[in-house]
Amino acid sequence: MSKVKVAINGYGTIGKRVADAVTMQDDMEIIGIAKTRPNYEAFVAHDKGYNVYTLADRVDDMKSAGIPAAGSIDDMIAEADVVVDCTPGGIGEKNKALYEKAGVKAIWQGGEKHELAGCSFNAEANYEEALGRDFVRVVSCNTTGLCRVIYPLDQEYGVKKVRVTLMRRSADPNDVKNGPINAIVPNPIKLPSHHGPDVKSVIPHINIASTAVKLPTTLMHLHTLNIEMEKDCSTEDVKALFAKQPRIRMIGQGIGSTAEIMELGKDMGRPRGDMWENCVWEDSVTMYEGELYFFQAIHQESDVIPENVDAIRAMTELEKDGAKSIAKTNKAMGL
Ligand SMILES: NC(=O)C1=CN([C@@H]2O[C@H](COP(=O)(O)OP(=O)(O)OC[C@H]3O[C@@H](n4cnc5c(N)ncnc54)[C@H](O)[C@@H]3O)[C@@H](O)[C@H]2O)C=CC1
Ligand SMILES: O=C(OP(=O)(O)O)[C@H](O)COP(=O)(O)O
Repeated sequence: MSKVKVAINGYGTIGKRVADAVTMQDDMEIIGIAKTRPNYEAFVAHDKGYNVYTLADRVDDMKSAGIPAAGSIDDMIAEADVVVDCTPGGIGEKNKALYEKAGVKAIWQGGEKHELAGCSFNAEANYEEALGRDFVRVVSCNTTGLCRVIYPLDQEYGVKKVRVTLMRRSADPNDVKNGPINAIVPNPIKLPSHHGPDVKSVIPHINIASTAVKLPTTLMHLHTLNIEMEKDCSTEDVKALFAKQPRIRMIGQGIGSTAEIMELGKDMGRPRGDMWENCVWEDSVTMYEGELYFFQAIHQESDVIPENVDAIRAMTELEKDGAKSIAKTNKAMGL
């Protein structure tokens, strides 16, 4: 069977990781990546063997910088079955007309609005909803992390109400433009933050209120969750349920911070030290007066990567069963 042809439009934090994760799968392949400038990431992409495409008026700039550009973004899209749009939030929206004109399927990321794709995706929660669809949005890193814990709790015990406070890393490690570097910023000040409504775009019946602040850290986000459930359960029940989930890692062994989780990822030999799973502190899982409390850390640069692979599989109907796609993606990535 021929492999599904995937193009990456926007080769930054998310795009370069999706490209590598797709390359690890046996049922899909990267036919090209698009970069706007011939910077170090473009050179690495070229050295890895990816065909590098660029904006139509920059093909010559790319060539004169030493990267033999394969053509324009339009040329790349014409070759693809699915485009994974990993351009910065708000830019992807402008590309929709391009994808419609080319008759190509497209995936956007969490920086775009739900309405753009009409289907917001998390592999565990609603894989089936994306089957055969032309347009899908993989929800943001924090929303992905929330869906991964809320969905199994809802399936097992019925979620009555979720309250979550997100402590967000303010910028990615390579991001020299954004801050804060010496402040804690309520973001947004007007509540709720987008994360609660975004969870509802994937699992509509969940009652959830979210608030978020940005902290001067680049490594990971950290969530404090408080969940009321319909049915009684114990701390041990919840720990056992989380331990069974394919994209939740229970954290212990002396790990007391996001810094040590990132060190664990490097020690495990993960590509770029990535931590694709939600990291739930086992000792934090507590039932108190009938309500569940716990802490989890989310690696913003990488947790949505396996979800993008599963979204490709669902949209192209390479696999109709979400659990099978998750298992296949995880195995190929070493998760
Ligand atoms: N970085 C993160 O923590 C996460 C980001 N996301 C979402 O993923 C999307 C991408 O974010 P990042 O990878 O962080 O951004 P980024 O800024 O690291 O990468 C975006 C890339 O797109 C390129 N680009 C800009 N305009 C372009 C255009 N018109 N055509 C082609 N390429 C263009 C940029 O040069 C850059 O290489 C956003 O929607 C964001 O909200 C989702 C989860 C986590
Ligand atoms: O999707 C993310 O965060 P979010 O779930 O808080 O929107 C990524 O960390 C990107 O967030 P940013 O818009 O703060 O760069």
